[in-house]
Amino acid sequence: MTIVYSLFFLIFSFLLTYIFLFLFRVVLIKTGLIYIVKKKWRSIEDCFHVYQFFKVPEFNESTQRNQLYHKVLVYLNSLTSIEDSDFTNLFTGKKSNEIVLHLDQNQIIEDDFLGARIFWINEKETLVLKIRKADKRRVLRPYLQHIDTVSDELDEKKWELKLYVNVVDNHDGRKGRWRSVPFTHPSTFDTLAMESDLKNKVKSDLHSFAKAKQYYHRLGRVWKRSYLLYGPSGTGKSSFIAAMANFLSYDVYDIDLSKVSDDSDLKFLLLQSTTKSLIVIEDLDRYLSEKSTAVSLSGILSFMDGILTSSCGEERVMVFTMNGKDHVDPAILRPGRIDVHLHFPLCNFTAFKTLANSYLGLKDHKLFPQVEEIFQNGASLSPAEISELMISNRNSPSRALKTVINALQTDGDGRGALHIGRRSVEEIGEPSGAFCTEGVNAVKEFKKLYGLLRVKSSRKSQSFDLIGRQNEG
Ligand SMILES: Nc1ncnc2c1ncn2[C@@H]1O[C@H](COP(=O)(O)OP(=O)(O)OP(=O)(O)O)[C@@H](O)[C@H]1O
Ligand SMILES: [Mg+2]
Repeated sequence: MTIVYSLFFLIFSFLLTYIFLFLFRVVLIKTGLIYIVKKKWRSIEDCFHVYQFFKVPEFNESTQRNQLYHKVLVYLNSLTSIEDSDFTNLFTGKKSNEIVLHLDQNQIIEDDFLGARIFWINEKETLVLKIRKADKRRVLRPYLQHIDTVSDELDEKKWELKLYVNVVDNHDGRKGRWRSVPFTHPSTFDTLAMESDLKNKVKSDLHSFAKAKQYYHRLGRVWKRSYLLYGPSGTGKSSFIAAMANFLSYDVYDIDLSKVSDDSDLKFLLLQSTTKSLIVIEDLDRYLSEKSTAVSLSGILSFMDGILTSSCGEERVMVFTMNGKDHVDPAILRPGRIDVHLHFPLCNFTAFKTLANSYLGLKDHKLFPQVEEIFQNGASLSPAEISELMISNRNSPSRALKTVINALQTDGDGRGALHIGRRSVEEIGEPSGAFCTEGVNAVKEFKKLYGLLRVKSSRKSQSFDLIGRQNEG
């Protein structure tokens, strides 16, 4: 009887302990106390292990950006364990309903690799890797290799591009001269009114450049490609840069030369840029002619040569914009400094039709022949001016077209009625209808003679052409 009784007691106490443990676990999980228990347990465990620490600083001793820092950060932000850190930053992603997580400062994030537990601590401008000494030899190298591969894959489909702008020297000295904001410019090659042939040429040029690492390396050349975009205001140069960045999934570093204090400052800005980026200087001709920058011509030339970038394995596309290149020192334009020259002319009828299709949804319209004739007569506005008129009249396509016609006839803002008749055009030469033609320019010369020209016209017509000078990557 006592045996039965004690057996019953044993089973009962087992059951009770089980129920207690079960309830205790439920309480721990429900209240979140489980995380405190885990933390405490980990610190007890830590007492029985020896750890080694590796620092990955954002900048090296010469304040050059450490590419490994960027890679590790990209990798860490992709880990699911980021959700378990106490503080995490939430951002909207590329798509409007997408939310991405970003590691906050002073947070510890855990990772498992080949059965080893690895910790990362996000300190100010440094990421610290903590690994057990016992695991180090076996795991560290393959782990770093793994980070490199994963971050490269993630970089290919970047969740967010960044626009970096240089700020005036601050109290940090030369460190962190760049400030970044998410780059969300929606422009793509599809949305730009340009000859599709030219767009395809640019796309394949960029594509083959991005794949030409070994080629550049073999030649012992810096892996960079430079574009010059030149043409009047409002012809789509900045939109084109955005389209390039979106196409390549590259961050944009937009250098404001007025905020650069001297040549060496410009060098530092380049050194602090990351690989796979577009380095942009807009309105270079203006800075050079007005001398509104403290940077010298030789400073700009050595910047364009890109010899300062840390290794040949880092790809960069440089883009310079100008209103015209006629008065620019030929040293700037020489092959090797500028690989591809792209001319952005004022609107012609072909470009107009693309804009009408995009902005008004019009493939054809009874007013098109009239518009075509006006273009043939040499009138032109920038795509920016035409698109603005279309946007503000988008509810009535006919009204939009009439407004555009009116603007073209008054040369945009009525500063001189432009009614060049067919005869006078024929005297000068019929425009060919290409994007930028000798004919159109001849008409512009005619208009200029009579003081009617209102935009800074590119005098030499070079058609909307891609001139790959060299380095066909
Ligand atoms: N080729 C084009 N196709 C479609 N839209 C265009 C085109 N060119 C200009 N636009 C529109 O006009 C506006 C101004 O263009 P953008 O800023 O790219 O011109 P820009 O050449 O950089 O001018 P600026 O020399 O004054 O900086 C943009 O909103 C853009 O959408
Ligand atoms: Mg611009």
